[in-house]
Amino acid sequence: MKPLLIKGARPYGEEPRDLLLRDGLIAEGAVDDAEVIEADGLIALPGFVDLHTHLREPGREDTETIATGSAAAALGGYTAVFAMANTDPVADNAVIVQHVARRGREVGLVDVHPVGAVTVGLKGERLAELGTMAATGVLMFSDDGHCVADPLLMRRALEYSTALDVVIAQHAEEPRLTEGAQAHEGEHAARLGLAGWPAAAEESIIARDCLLARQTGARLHVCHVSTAGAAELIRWAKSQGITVSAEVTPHHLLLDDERLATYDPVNKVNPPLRTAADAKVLREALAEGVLDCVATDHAPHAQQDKDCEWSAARPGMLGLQTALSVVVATMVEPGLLDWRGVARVMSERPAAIAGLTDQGRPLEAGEPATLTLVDPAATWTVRGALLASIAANTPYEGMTLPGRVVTTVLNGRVTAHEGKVLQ
Ligand SMILES: NC(=O)N[C@@H](CC(=O)O)C(=O)O
Ligand SMILES: [Zn+2]
Ligand SMILES: [Zn+2]
Repeated sequence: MKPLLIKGARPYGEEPRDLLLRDGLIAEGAVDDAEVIEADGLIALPGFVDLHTHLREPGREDTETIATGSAAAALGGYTAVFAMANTDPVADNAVIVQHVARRGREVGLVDVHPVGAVTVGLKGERLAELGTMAATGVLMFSDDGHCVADPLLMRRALEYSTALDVVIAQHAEEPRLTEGAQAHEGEHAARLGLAGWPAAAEESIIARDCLLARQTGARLHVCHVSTAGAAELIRWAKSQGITVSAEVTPHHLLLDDERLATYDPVNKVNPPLRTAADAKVLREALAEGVLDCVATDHAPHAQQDKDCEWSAARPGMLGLQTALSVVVATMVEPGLLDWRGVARVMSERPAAIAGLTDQGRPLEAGEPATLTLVDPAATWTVRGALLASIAANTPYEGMTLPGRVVTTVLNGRVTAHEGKVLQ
């Protein structure tokens, strides 16, 4: 691999500096034979880490594969993704998680870390073999798509996780409170006659799980926090020294339940789009560090599962290729985060939460050459059909968003450049 010289990029948005990438690392000094990337005006950030991606392989390769999802990730500036376990078959055993990891390595565009299921078949009845999966290198477990609702089972999972030194990521949804739920319980859902998904269904599980994390000393991670009340609970738990971390999705930062008026199921997601007041609190909580990081919850769905009646549509939205731009629109442009802050929420914190040691590193000599170049001045218009995912269910269709990922580099190798993936 030829050395690569990135000329004039601004690390973390600060003073321009040349970055020499050699043998997979950021290096000192200069060389004659380097390939040059002119990066005048571009911001250099550590490669993004997504703790919450649905790659749909095995089982729904008609909507996304590890190859197409990895391409979307690289184009979105990501260098590592955590692939959720709600595949078919479920990633609840060593064979499936090893398959996902191996396929990710073959594709080679991002580090694909399989998430193991907490319970067998995501059924919430008995624990999966967490130890066997952890022994293959699984760092995070989640029944995402489903909540581990049984408090005793959740307690046991947290207890095991401490011995294995892994994270348990919870999709917080009390199932009895969301039976038949279609949208955030509030004014807009009521007007359309859609069954409500109350904030309390999310918040009651988060409160319970924080108490269980205190009891067990485990590392609890809360997926896709969507309400103001949930952010307040996490603030409280952290103030008590409870080892809890939390993510927020780009769509919960930008969008709200006024979108229900469109009656377009592209806006259907779990947890649902909440109120504009919730979104504002989430942005502030992310800026403050109460919410640790942004995670996409990239959830591809087939056209027939979205072009149908609201109640029949599947929940979920694409996110990998639009995340950075939504963060720029909601956090950077309003002055809530600077580029150091973007590095924190997109890369450093998620890497630390999962326990990755080769991602989210400082842009300094001797560190892995794993980084993303962003053009802060560029804008682009989202077209679902042009995204690398097989599915096209983006809620940002036709929107012009600020900030564009120009180049992604993983261990010194360019994985995406100017909108094209390189293998
Ligand atoms: N977020 C969603 O609405 N859907 C996710 C599951 C999940 O994250 O709960 C999916 O797998 O489609
Ligand atoms: Zn979920
Ligand atoms: Zn999810």
